[in-house]
Amino acid sequence: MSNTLHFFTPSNLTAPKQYLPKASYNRWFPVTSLSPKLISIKASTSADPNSSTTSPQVLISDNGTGAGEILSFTPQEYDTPPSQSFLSDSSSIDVDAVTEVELKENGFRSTRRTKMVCTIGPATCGFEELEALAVGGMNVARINMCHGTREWHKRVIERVRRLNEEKGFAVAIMMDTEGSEIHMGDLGGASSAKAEDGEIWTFSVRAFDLPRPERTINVNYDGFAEDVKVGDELLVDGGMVRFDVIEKIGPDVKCRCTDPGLMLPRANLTFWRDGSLVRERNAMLPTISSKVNSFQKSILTLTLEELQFGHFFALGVESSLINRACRVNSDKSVEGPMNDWLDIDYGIAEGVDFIAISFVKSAEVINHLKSYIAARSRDSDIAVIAKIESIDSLKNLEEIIQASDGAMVARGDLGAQIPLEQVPSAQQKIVQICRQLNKPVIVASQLLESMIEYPTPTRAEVADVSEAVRQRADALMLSGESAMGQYPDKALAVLRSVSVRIEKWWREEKRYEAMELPAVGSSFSDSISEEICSSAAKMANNLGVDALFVYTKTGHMASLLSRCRPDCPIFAFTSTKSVRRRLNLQWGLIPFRVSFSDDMESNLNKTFSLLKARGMIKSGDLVIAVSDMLQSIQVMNVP
Ligand SMILES: Nc1ncnc2c1ncn2[C@@H]1O[C@H](COP(=O)(O)OP(=O)(O)O)[C@@H](O)[C@H]1O
Ligand SMILES: C=C(OP(=O)(O)O)C(=O)O
Ligand SMILES: [K+]
Ligand SMILES: [Mg+2]
Repeated sequence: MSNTLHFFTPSNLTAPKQYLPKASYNRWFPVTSLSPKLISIKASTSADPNSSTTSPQVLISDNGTGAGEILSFTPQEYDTPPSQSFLSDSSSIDVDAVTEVELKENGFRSTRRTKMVCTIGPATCGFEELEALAVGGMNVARINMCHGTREWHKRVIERVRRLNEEKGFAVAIMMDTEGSEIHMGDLGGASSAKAEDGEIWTFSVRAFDLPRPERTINVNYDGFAEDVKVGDELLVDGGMVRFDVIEKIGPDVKCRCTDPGLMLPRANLTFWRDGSLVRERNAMLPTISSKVNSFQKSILTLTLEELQFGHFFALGVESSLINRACRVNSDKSVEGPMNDWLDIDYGIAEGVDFIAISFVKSAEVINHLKSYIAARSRDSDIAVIAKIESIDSLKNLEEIIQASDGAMVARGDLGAQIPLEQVPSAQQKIVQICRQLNKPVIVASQLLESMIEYPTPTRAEVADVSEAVRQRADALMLSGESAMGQYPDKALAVLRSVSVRIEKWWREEKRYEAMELPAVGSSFSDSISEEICSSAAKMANNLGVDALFVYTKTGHMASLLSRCRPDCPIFAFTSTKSVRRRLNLQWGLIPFRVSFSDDMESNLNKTFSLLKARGMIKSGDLVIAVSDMLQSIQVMNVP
């Protein structure tokens, strides 16, 4: 039996207020009368006990919460031949075997809502390691262009793609730009350098021959020796090691170590004068007007904002010329902002799902990047994530987030730019604004930092993860823990179990404070979609339904539902692989790829049958369905 709430609206309606549609509460089709013959399920999708395909196996622990948790799950155990399970034809559904097992074994309610982003580095770049992360619940693989070569990153991208193709995962790829911060060189291949109290070190913009001279650090920014002053304090990695600037000799800056410690390759550098941060180098560089005449020579020192497509377009300089000018230089001599543009071109060419922009200062740079991407890749939909990690980004927070497709609370650099005790409130504010503006938000950096070295987290780290989950951020991110730590899988397992536990606890306690969700769309049709989603989410909570179903072509309706943070999971059905991957970053969404039509009756029929055949739903489950084709809310039991 199904009940439907329909909102009949002309599709191109532009909204005089008195034209509000009358909601009519109709009885819709009785689902039980639908003929199962309508759907042809692929033979391979049926649960055939005699099939040679191994059925997925997991070790389940009842961790005292009633919600079983997947403890271990090896690739061999869930393996299914690609030719059988993940064909993208009209009669199949794309879902990875891990999600499938989770739904089957643990039920809808205990699925994890908070998504997980893993930075891929030397510890996790192999196919098997990537697969282990995907099995462990990685939703997005992040590659940081600050490290490694483009060839190295390309191999990672190819492996993630293969994983998706062969195993049915929808792991999205996020490319993170290097950004314009000042950082040290790569230490000539050494894994770290130790500075002792009172030692004199040289920070220099000169290039050195290998081996690196003793107590010498290369700096990536040519203007460094000019900008820094004797008496400034130099912080490595936001204060992990501190120096006082004692002397400047041409390109060399002599510094005395005041807080000893380990310096890691390409660690970030900030300098402070009279207790305040000296602004990052963007602020110190000449503007484009003074640079454009000596274009070829000067382009390497322009900032990301100065290099915006719009500026060059207006100046009649094509981006291909920018590229040519840069490629004259070998890859690694091109630093900072220019590298960002080459990386952005690379990301577009590789078809990554997200580009995260480091050290965003204004909405303008995001807008330009978005038009650049749109002009360069007409049919791709790369989402742009603004990393909030500078004082300027905090000043222009709302407009930056509004212009972006999502944001990252990049606490590493943020904590080097504002007092540490201000980072938690900044995080809370960023998460809240993102939710209000309907943009996914990632909380990043040092979540489980100690797990780089140890197999178990500190209590304080668990509390930090819990807080981000409680704030209902869309996603949590691992950095060094997964890139170069000793326990990437264990770190991911901690994120997973803490997320599931905290989500469940807060749901049961019904302690989530109501958040006012302002209208985000501009058209009347948008407003209807928003109202439908918030009503559907509310109904789902009040009726205690098992799942929300959303049929969405662009992913927009799914994101509107996710924004409401309902108690039940959201099954998001979409017809393209790229939208499915993109939705994988958003809170509470379980994205499936399935082809569907404008006819909701047949869509529901088809998905019920496909999901039932795979054991992911069963007769009697209570579902609320919405779609962006037909503005309606349907409540029904699975036949
Ligand atoms: N592609 C890579 N190649 C080598 N090392 C990497 C790579 N990506 C990340 N790492 C290592 O993991 C650490 C943490 O990654 P991340 O947080 O992304 O970078 P950062 O420390 O520069 O902010 C880096 O400092 C670096 O040591
Ligand atoms: C995520 C961050 O950026 P990156 O790792 O690129 O420095 C950060 O600063 O917290
Ligand atoms: K970066
Ligand atoms: Mg950063």
